[in-house]
Amino acid sequence: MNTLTLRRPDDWHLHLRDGAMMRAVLPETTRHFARAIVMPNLVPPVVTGADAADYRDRILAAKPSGSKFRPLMTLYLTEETQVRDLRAAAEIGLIAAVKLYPAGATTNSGSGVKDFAKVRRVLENMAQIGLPLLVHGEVVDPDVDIFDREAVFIDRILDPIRRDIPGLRVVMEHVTTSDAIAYVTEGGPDLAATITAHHLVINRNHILSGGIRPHYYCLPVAKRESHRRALVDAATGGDASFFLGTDSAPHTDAAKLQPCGCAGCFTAPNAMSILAEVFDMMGALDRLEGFASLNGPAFYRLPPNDGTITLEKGDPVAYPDHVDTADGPVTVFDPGMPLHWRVAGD
Ligand SMILES: NC(=O)N[C@@H](CC(=O)O)C(=O)O
Ligand SMILES: [Zn+2]
Ligand SMILES: [Zn+2]
Repeated sequence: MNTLTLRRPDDWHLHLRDGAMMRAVLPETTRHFARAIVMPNLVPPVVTGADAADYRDRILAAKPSGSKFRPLMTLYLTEETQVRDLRAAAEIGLIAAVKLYPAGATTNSGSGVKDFAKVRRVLENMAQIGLPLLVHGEVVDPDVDIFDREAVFIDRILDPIRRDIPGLRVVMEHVTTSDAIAYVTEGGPDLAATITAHHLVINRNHILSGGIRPHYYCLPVAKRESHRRALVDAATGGDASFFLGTDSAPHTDAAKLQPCGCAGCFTAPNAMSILAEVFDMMGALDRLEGFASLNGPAFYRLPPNDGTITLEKGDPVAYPDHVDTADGPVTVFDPGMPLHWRVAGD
C-alpha cells in the first residue's frame, strides 16, 4: 500500500502554550489536525470558564487564515475550582474536559491537586454531566521510583476515585506502561487512554544512549522496551479505548538544554509520519484511522471530521530539525529512524 486516505485526524492532547510560542507552533498542528484538546497548563493556568474563553479567542486569532481548526478547551482542576463555573462552561460547550495534574507531577503543575477530597464534589458533578476528567497519571511521592509512578497512581489514586465516583468518565493521558494498558483495557466504557507518537518509538534506553538526550526527556518518562511494545500493541490493536494524543510539548532549546531541563517532546510536525511508520511496521495501516480519527471523537461524543488527509509512502521524509519562535528555536522530535510516510501537501 503506497497511499492511505483517512478522515482528518484530531489530537486529543496538545500543548499550544501562548503568545509568540503559540503563534509559531500552531500551524504545525493545524496542517494535519482538525481539532485538538488544548492543555491548560499555562502560567498562570486556565482555571475558570473566563480564562478558557480568552485563551480560545487567542488561539482562534492566531490560527492560519483559511484553517478550520477547532481548539477544544479544558480547565485546569484546582482545589478551588467552582462547580457553578465549571458547569456553566460545559453547558455552553466552551470546554470539552477538565484536566487533573497532581501538584508537582509535571510542567506547570504547581497549582494542581494535593488533597483529592477537596475536588470530590467537582468530580461528582462532572460524572453527572458526563464531562471527561483527563489525568496526568503519576504520583508525586519522591519515594516512588520515577519508573513506577504511573502504575502506583492507578492503584493509589485513580482506581479509588473511579470506585468512589461511578460514572466518572476518565482519560488516562499519555500512558507509558503495560499496567496502564491493562487497566484501560479492562476499564469499561467510561475509561480511555491517549498514546503519544514518541512513546511508540522510544524506550528509556534512548534517553541515555551514548550520552544524555534532553529532547527525549518527557513526562511520563519513557519506560523499558516491554512497555513500549505494549503501547504499540494497544495503539495498533483496534481497541477503541485507545486514541492519539500527541502531547506535543514545545519548549525552547534554551529551556531544554540546561542543568535542569524541561520535560516535553515537540512532535506536532511529524506525529502523523511516525504513526504511519509504526502502523505500517505492524501490518496495521487499516487501523490507523480508528486510532487517529475515530476512537477519540467516539469517546468525546463528537462526530468524526468530514475532511480527509492522504498519506503517501516513498523516500524517507525530511522534517526541519527545529521550528523558529520569537523565544528561540524549538527542536522537532527525532524518531531515530527513517519515516517513509508523508502527509500529502506537506
Ligand atoms: N509531557 C511533558 O513532558 N510535558 C508537558 C506536560 C505534560 O503533559 O505532562 C508540558 O507541558 O511540557
Ligand atoms: Zn502530562
Ligand atoms: Zn501534556
